[in-house]
Amino acid sequence: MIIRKEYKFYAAHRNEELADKCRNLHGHRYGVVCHFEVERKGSISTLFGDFDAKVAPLLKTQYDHALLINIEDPLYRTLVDHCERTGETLRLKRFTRPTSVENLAFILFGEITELGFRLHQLEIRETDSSVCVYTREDWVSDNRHFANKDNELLQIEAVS
Ligand SMILES: Nc1nc2c(c(=O)[nH]1)N=C([C@H](O)[C@H](O)COP(=O)(O)OP(=O)(O)OP(=O)(O)O)CN2
Repeated sequence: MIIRKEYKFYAAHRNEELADKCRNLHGHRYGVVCHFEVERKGSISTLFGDFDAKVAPLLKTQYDHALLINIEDPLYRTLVDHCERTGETLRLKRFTRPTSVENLAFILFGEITELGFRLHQLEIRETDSSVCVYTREDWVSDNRHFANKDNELLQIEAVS
């Protein structure tokens, strides 16, 4: 059985890899639709509020009004310097790769799984017309893909 729950957060980001408008810092109202796999326990499965009690604080504290930023993006260093110089604290959600909606889906799928839920699918709406539908199979495949990439990097670092 699937329970679908909808959440949202507002965040800024840019995609430094793309040579178009997405390279500029800009904001989105990200819509997050979680499809949870659940099992019936009597008349209900998992209480709706049990999802909210864990997922909403994750989004509120780490993503809402944050800047999603790749730590490999040169802008990240500038922001860290700014914070060190001024003592200001900025809410930065650090990625280890560009902040595409596909990479956001990969990270969020893992974080929500760590909260103890079994996701079947995650939908992330970035704009009015664009939604990333990210399945458990995508997550398994991305975990393999990124593990291989990280191993490649470690091997390159080891021989250089
Ligand atoms: N596969 C992906 N393509 C794009 C991504 C992405 O994460 N994955 N991201 C962007 C940009 O971040 C952008 O903000 C969204 O771009 P786009 O849909 O082109 O924006 P519009 O203003 O045209 O949105 P509409 O709702 O269609 O007006 C781009 N591509």
